[in-house]
Amino acid sequence: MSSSTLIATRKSPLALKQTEMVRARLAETLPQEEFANLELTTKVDERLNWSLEKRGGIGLFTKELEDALLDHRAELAIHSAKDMPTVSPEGLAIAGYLPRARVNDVLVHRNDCPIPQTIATSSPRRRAQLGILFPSAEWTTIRGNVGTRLRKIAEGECEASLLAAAGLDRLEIESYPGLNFIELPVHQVVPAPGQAAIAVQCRSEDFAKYENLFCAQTQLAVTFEKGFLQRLGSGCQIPVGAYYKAGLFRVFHPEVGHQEFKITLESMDQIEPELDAIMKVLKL
Ligand SMILES: NCc1[nH]cc(CCC(=O)O)c1CC(=O)O
Repeated sequence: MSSSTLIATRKSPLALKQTEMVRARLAETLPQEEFANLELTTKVDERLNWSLEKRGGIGLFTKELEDALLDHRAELAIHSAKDMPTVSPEGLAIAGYLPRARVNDVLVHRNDCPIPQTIATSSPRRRAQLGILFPSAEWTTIRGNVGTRLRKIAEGECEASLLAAAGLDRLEIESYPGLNFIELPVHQVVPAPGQAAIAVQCRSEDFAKYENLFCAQTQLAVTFEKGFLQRLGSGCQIPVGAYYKAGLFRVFHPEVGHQEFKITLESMDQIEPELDAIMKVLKL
């Protein structure tokens, strides 16, 4: 009988790369343990014609992996923190996060369209914020993994789209024939809560085994950003950006626009009171 600890992951190149990164961390911190992948296909991977917006988006990428944990088919599951619902399902917990990578979004446009007129994104957050920079742009949608999206833009399905820098970095994509990449500063396009963080999920009863293996700074920041989103009633269709780093919390919300708060987070106990104070100021 195999004694490997199984790690549930999606099969996209980005998901597999992220899982490899977690496994490298686990190999350092739990060297005596053997790990293997349980590679799963989720409904969103199968049905590229599904509109993420109409289906409620968040949760679609994570459900099949969470079911594998709950059914004891896997011990850990790896997700992009950005794709996770704000509240963990009953019985599951987040063991931790890898240190965060580049958090920005990147505008990817065709070289022959420096001021794109049609921009494709399924993300209301990206549309709302980039719409301020490109007020006359028309918006369409795009689906597929990172490589597919780049190909669709290059082939002319749209003139531009947005991608997370973290995804491009992890896939080591620095350029693409016919396309130009522009990193958008976080004060212009505030990243999604949890963007660029890789989350390691486990069953609640195993939490103590894994809890100290990962990045405490990233856990603090992502918990804060997700907590903010949750207070807005989450439904991921509100175009919300939230990003905490080193004493500064940036938010974007359509009713209050871009706002920033000087906050220094040092412990998890600070999260709820700081969020209380922010919600009061923003009157949301
Ligand atoms: N929903 C897709 C998704 N989820 C996480 C990432 C990028 C990696 C990350 O933010 O950690 C992406 C692709 C993208 O937005 O370009």
